[in-house]
Amino acid sequence: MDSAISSFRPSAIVVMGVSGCGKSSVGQGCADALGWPLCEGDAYHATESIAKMSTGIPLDDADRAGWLDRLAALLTPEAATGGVVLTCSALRRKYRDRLRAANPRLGFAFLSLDFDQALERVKSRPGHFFSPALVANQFATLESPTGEAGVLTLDATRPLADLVAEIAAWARPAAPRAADRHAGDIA
Ligand SMILES: Nc1ncnc2c1ncn2[C@@H]1O[C@H](COP(=O)(O)OP(=O)(O)OP(=O)(O)O)[C@@H](O)[C@H]1O
Ligand SMILES: O=C(O)[C@H](O)[C@@H](O)[C@H](O)[C@H](O)CO
Repeated sequence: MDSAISSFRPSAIVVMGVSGCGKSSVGQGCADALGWPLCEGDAYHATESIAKMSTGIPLDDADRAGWLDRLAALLTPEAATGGVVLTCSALRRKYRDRLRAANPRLGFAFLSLDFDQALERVKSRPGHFFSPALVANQFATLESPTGEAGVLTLDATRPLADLVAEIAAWARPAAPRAADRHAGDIA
């Protein structure tokens, strides 16, 4: 983790990336590790949007606008007191900026995966609404967040436990150092 990212401590985390990158799996692990509630972004899509994706029609900016507004409301400092983990594709810069507007201490954990691996994962996952035909569109829409402030980029092929541990360490308030704990005792 580079120093810019390790000095930024998020008060809420969005686990982001294309379909199949591991948002739900990693998000659940982070929520458990941190003791923060998990908000599954897919649960906030309009019914029409789920129907579109199920039939292989990609969402556009208009479809995502109301969804992002609903997600932003979950991330405000008031709503996210004590921390929250949100799973959200957040594919474009302007979608991320919409969420950042709700909470300036928002961190993004970007699970980076290549097309072939994402397609393989989406195809081999039974019972999910998302059509494998849309994976190419996910990559066409993705504007990589790497280099933006408050973004931790991770290789999504790493073991799940490693990914969770790195994200949780980023978000967890640092334990006070022994020297600081006893500072008051040294008059
Ligand atoms: N680090 C990992 N290593 C191996 N397999 C993984 C890893 N993370 C997730 N998977 C597997 O990849 C598949 C997709 O994971 P998951 O459903 O969490 O992704 P997602 O980004 O939430 O997908 P979607 O956005 O389409 O719901 C699942 O079968 C999951 O078990
Ligand atoms: O912005 C989008 O196109 C959507 O959020 C998709 O990414 C899917 O909802 C998700 O990946 C499937 O779970």
